[in-house]
Amino acid sequence: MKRTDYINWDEYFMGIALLTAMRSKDPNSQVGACIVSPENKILSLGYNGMPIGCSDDEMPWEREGDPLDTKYMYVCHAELNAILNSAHNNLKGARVYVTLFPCNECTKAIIQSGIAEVVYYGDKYHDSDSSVAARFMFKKAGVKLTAYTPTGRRAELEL
Ligand SMILES: O=c1[nH]c(=O)n([C@H]2C[C@H](O)[C@@H](COP(=O)(O)O)O2)cc1CO
Ligand SMILES: [Zn+2]
Repeated sequence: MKRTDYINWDEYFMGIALLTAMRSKDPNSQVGACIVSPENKILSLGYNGMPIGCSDDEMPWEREGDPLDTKYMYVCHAELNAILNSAHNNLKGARVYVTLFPCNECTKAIIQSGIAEVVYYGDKYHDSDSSVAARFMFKKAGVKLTAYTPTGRRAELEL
């Protein structure tokens, strides 16, 4: 008989998004994204990080101060990285699992790429203008928003 305590698809893909986020060098928010086809095949992964060639050690990770000395001017968001990393895949009808609700800029890229559903875990900036604008665009574009419901299942990996 088959084993029954296997993880379900949502746990699997959100788990991979969470593991991917662990690659982030951001001291405050580590974000992961996992794009999945309607057939449940993984199309792309991404996490928030500095653009290629911009050394993590030479770029600022500050949140405040002169804008040019903060990370916000430079960091590439997890969702954008996942979309850009999937250059050879058609994302029409795909789902994206994100560990944090997308910002308004990533929302534009998600919509334009044809992604049909966003499954999000955290939503700590729910009341920010960025999140309000993101929800507004997702609604207009008919992109489904699904809050991930944690199952309590724990995954321990010896790495
Ligand atoms: O959807 C997102 N995806 C994403 O990758 N990020 C990244 C950008 C920054 O590196 C970090 C946000 O930083 P902070 O929480 O310190 O403001 O998370 C942030 C958001 C939402 O704002
Ligand atoms: Zn973003």
